[in-house]
Amino acid sequence: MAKNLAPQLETVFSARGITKVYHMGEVDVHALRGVDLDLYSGEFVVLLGPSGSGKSTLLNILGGLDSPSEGTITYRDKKLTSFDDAELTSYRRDHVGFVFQFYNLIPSLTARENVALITEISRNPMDPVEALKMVNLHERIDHFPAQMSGGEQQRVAIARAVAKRPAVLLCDEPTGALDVETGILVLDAIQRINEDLGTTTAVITHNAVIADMADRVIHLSGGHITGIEQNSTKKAAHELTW
Ligand SMILES: Nc1ncnc2c1ncn2[C@@H]1O[C@H](COP(=O)(O)OP(=O)(O)OP(=O)(O)O)[C@@H](O)[C@H]1O
Repeated sequence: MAKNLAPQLETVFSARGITKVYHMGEVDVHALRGVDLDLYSGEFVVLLGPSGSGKSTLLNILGGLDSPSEGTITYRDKKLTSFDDAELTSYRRDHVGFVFQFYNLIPSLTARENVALITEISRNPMDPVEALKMVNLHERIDHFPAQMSGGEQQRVAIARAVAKRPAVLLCDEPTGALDVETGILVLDAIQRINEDLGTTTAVITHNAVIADMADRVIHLSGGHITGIEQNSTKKAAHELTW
């Protein structure tokens, strides 16, 4: 069943009039052209849209990796768009977990050590082994990235992202480099974390099938939000196929 996204749910992000223009020499690239979006506590949203529609730009701005050209974003009661660099660094470190298409693990560190890199600088972290258990990798804790499959490495990256108990998990094409079976294991880990920790989760994908897992599906095209659907029922990751 989809979560009840009644208006009384806490608003985690409130973005208004977000534009982003990249200046490339003589050319201006309009990545976002006036985006208004609210994201609610604990929800699972999927961002769908063609290449170049602005999905990554929006996610990077929400995660404090980039800033908009115009517009405002509030995160809970704080105005993210007024943060200075130090405040953005603290925001990212304390509140946001990131998962990217490529896992960015340190090859010379084991799974446990890759996760510990983050828990050592976090305020209220899980034990790295606990985080690796959440993604079903507890038998691989002492393995190096080269000894793991792509899906296993991505699950280490997810464990690393969630070990600091972030309020928000932002995933940019987390299954883009994986086959179906492995991709489903990765999505299952993301879904379990959303449900067990109540982490507000946004997943970018080109794969429309993954939208069936979401509470809400946000469609982007040409730097605009062109539609938002709420799923009345949502599927478990293991029910998906593509
Ligand atoms: N750092 C940058 N410098 C210049 N242009 C950029 C930059 N990042 C993104 N763009 C441009 O902004 C537009 C939106 O890009 P964005 O990566 O947000 O789209 P996307 O929907 O995530 O695409 P994809 O699905 O291919 O990842 C594109 O035209 C892209 O080329």
